[in-house]
Amino acid sequence: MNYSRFLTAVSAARKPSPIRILTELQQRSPPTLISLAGGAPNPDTFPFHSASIKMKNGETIEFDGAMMKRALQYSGSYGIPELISWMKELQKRLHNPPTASFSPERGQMEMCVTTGSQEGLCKVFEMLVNPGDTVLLDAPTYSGTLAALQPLGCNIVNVPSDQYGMIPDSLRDILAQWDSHKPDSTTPKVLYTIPNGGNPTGASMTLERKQKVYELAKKYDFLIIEDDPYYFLQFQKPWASTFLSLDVDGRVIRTDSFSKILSSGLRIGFVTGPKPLVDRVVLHIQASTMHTSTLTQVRHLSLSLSLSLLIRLSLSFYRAQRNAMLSSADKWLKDVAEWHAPVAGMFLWIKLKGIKDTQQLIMEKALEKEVLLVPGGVFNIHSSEPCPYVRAAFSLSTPQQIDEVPHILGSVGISGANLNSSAVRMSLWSS
Ligand SMILES: Cc1ncc(COP(=O)(O)O)c(CNc2cc3ccccc3n(O)c2=O)c1O
Repeated sequence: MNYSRFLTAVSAARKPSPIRILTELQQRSPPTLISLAGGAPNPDTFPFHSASIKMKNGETIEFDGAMMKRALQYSGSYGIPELISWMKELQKRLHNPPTASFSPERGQMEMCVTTGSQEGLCKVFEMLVNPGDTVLLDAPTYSGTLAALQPLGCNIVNVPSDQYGMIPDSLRDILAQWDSHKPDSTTPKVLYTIPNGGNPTGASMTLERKQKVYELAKKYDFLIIEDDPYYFLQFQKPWASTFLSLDVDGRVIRTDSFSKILSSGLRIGFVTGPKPLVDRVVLHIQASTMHTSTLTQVRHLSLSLSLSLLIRLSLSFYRAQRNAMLSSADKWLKDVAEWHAPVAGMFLWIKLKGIKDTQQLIMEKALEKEVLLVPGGVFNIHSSEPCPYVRAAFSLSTPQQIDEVPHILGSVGISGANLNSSAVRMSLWSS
């Protein structure tokens, strides 16, 4: 792979920060090293001595004095070494990426910790996307992705999709326009997709479709950004093979998140990809945030042993929430709306029949009834275009509250019948 052709001028111009090199050097050196190099504060002056976090399973995570000093100090821009090596082992166990055995220059699997996968996405886009570049994605898509992409002035080309994700034949037909000439500045360099429990559609991509998309990526030489924060929220086994597990070329960049299973407020995400590209993301981190909170990373490391238990608990919760959402939609909306049952994630994508655009219905009529959802237009490339869909997130409200929403949605959408919903006070504007 020729990675340099994918980089923006800004990313190509980034150089390692000398100070950050020293931090990494110091981290790798024996404790006997005497350093007068880093302009880091002396942790003995920090007012925090120790901390303990009581877990719901009765265990307590203790941060003693030495751990506290480390957790409150600057750390390396890739992430703390123990967390990175633990996460690399997890990626190898879950995805068995071919790139794990590559040489660095060939695109060896590398990782870095980011402040949520949102930061990872934003920095990956800023590494790859120049004004005027063509970016392929299946809309409707996550509004946070559009917020990161659209200011870059790229040409976003929508690839049709359905409940099984991006449609490879449609992608093939779109790419055919570049068959007749050599790659030029308009040839797509990047394809972005959310392969599991898509936001907002709840769609999950089949392995067969991923294989076809990957073959097209080889033919037209573009990168695949696999944004997969709902990977751990797949309700049925076996979990789908990922683009990372198919990546024989080193052309997949994967963003992972612990927001949906451990904590969204602690802001931990991961970028996994070919070393020449992840190194560029890290150079950006060096110049922007230096690194994700050390305390957060140390805390996540202490949870790593119980990850499979945490995943099981999250899965059973969200599966029950999904079932409550579906049974309520079946009860109240089956004559006035359409939807597909998600097999992962936390979203139900509802198409209201006979409604051209849901914006006013959601932001006025439903809100008057103290119900909040997201009008589907915000997930489209051109958000001002009418959209008959609405996104319901079944993550935060109780099954009883969830049951009220389709009832109200069905009424305000169709008859506008007055419904006394003073008892209904919920917000489904949730991730
Ligand atoms: C496909 C896809 N990719 C990346 C991210 C970012 O996750 P991170 O790891 O936590 O940074 C997300 C998070 N999605 C949302 C977040 C959110 C936060 C506050 C309020 C509402 C929110 N709604 O509605 C969301 O959909 C996502 O769905």
